[in-house]
Amino acid sequence: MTVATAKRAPSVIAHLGPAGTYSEQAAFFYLNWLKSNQNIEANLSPYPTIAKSLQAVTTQQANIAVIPVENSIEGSVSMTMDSLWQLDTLQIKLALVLPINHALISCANSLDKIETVYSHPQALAQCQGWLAKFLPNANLIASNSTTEALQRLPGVPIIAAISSSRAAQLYNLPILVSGINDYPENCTRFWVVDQADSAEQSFAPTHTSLAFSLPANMPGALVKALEVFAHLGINLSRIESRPTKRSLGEYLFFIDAEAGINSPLLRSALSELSTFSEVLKVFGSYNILAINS
Ligand SMILES: O=C(O)C(=O)C[C@]1(C(=O)O)C=C[C@@H](O)C=C1
Repeated sequence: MTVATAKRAPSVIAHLGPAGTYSEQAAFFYLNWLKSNQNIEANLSPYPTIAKSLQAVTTQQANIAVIPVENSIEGSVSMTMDSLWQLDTLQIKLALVLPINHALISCANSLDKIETVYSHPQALAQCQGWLAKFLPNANLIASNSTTEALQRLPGVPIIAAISSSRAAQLYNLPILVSGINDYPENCTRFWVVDQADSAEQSFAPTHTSLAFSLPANMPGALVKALEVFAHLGINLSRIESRPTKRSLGEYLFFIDAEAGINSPLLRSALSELSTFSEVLKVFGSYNILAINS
C-alpha cells in the first residue's frame, strides 16, 4: 500500500521591490537558507513598500516578510518600527545583516551632466557626504526603493540613481561611480517576520525585540523601565524612541535585549516591565545571521 503525502506548497516571502533591491538580496539569502537548513521551498514576492510587504503577511498573501530594520550609518527604518507596533500579529523569527555597497548608476558619461539623483531615503542619507561633495547642485528625489527609479535611466543622461552594482547588472545599466556610501563598513539589519501563531520558533534565540509605552509622562518613568534590565544583568543592544502619534512629546521605546525568550532572566524582566509600562509588545526572539555578499 502506498500512502500519498501532501506536498507542502512553497512558502511566499514578501520583500520591498521591484527586483534588485537590498531587501530582495536579503530575502534571497533567506530563501536559500530555508532550502538548505529546513528543506523548505519558497518563492519571492516583491511589494512596493515595506508596510505593504508586512501587510501581505497579515492578510496571508505571503507567509514571511523580510524587512530592513536598522542601518549602521542612518539608524532605524522608521516605517518598519511603526508598522510592527501597529500590526499586532507578527513575530520576528530571524535577523540578517547585509553589507551595503552603493553605486551611482547613470547613462551620463560624467558627473557634471547629472541634474537629479533618485533613491530610497535611507540610501540618499547613507551617501549624503559624497553627494554634497561631488553633486552639490543635484536635486535629490526620494523613491520607494533603491531600484524603483532604475527604469527611468535609459536614454536620459541627466539623471542617476543610487542602488547596488547587482541592480545595475540586473537592469543592464552602467555604473558611473561605485563605493559611494560615506562609511565603508555600511551594513543593514533585516528581520524575517511571520504570523505570531506559526508554530516555528528559533531553537536557541540570542536576542529579543520589544517596545513599550509609558503609563505617565513623568520624571523617572523611563529609568524605572530600563532599570529592570540593568538589575537582571541583561545587556541592551539597541534603544530607540518613536512618537506615539497621540500627542507631541509622547514616545514609544523600542528595545533589543541580548537574551532569548527561553531565558528565565528575560522572562522575569518582561513580567516586571509590564508593571512599569502602559502597553508592552514583544516582537519576537531570534538569532542573527551575517550575509557575506
Ligand atoms: O531600497 C532598497 O533597496 C531596500 O531594500 C531598502 C533599504 C532600507 O530601507 O534601508 C535597505 C537597505 C539599504 O539600507 C537601503 C535601503
